[in-house]
Amino acid sequence: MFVKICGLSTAADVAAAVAAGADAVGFVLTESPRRVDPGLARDLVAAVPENVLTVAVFREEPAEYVRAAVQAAGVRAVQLHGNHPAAAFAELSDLGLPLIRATSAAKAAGADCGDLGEDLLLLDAPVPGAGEPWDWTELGAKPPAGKWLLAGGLNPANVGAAIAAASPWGVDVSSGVEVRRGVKDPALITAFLRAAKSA
Ligand SMILES: O=C(O)c1ccccc1NCC(=O)[C@H](O)[C@H](O)COP(=O)(O)O
Repeated sequence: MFVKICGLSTAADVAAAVAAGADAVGFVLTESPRRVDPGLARDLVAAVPENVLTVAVFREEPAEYVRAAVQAAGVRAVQLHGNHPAAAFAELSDLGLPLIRATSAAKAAGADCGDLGEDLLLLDAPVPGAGEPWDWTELGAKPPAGKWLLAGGLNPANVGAAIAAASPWGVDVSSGVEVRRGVKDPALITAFLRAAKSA
């Protein structure tokens, strides 16, 4: 099970996620209480080992903005939230980085990974980063084909059941490993990794 811990903003967050065995760490470079600027993201990325994917998270900013921020931060993957057309992914393909399409599960019903040229699909709650669960069992009968991440309201207590219900390739969490909005808890990060990896 691939596990991404999102919304990291301190060196301690990064150290906790890496030590606990995260496969990817996310840095929010769009409007959010978890936002970090590309310069801070670059400093945090420098402490992440090569085998852990570093991901910059955006909403619907223009491709030029995304390209500049990604290059300044030095991340190795890009996550776009919202309702992007296939052209948005094509426009960023010259970065040569994995592109993650993050969208509300309700809007992406019947979608498969790669439909819009993405390398990884992330099915989320309607409001990203809000910690709101949705009915993952809806996907039970027809989960997306290909590599896809389940997100939205996951936490150490529910991630095992969510994985059993939806059979994702990986999971992504932010609020569920925080003590309050934007403040990560190393113990929750460790508990989430343990629960997801043993599911
Ligand atoms: O985290 C944010 O504040 C955020 C803001 C704007 C776009 C995306 C954002 N987060 C993206 C994530 O990958 C979250 O981990 C994902 O939506 C799940 O969040 P949560 O329900 O809080 O676990």
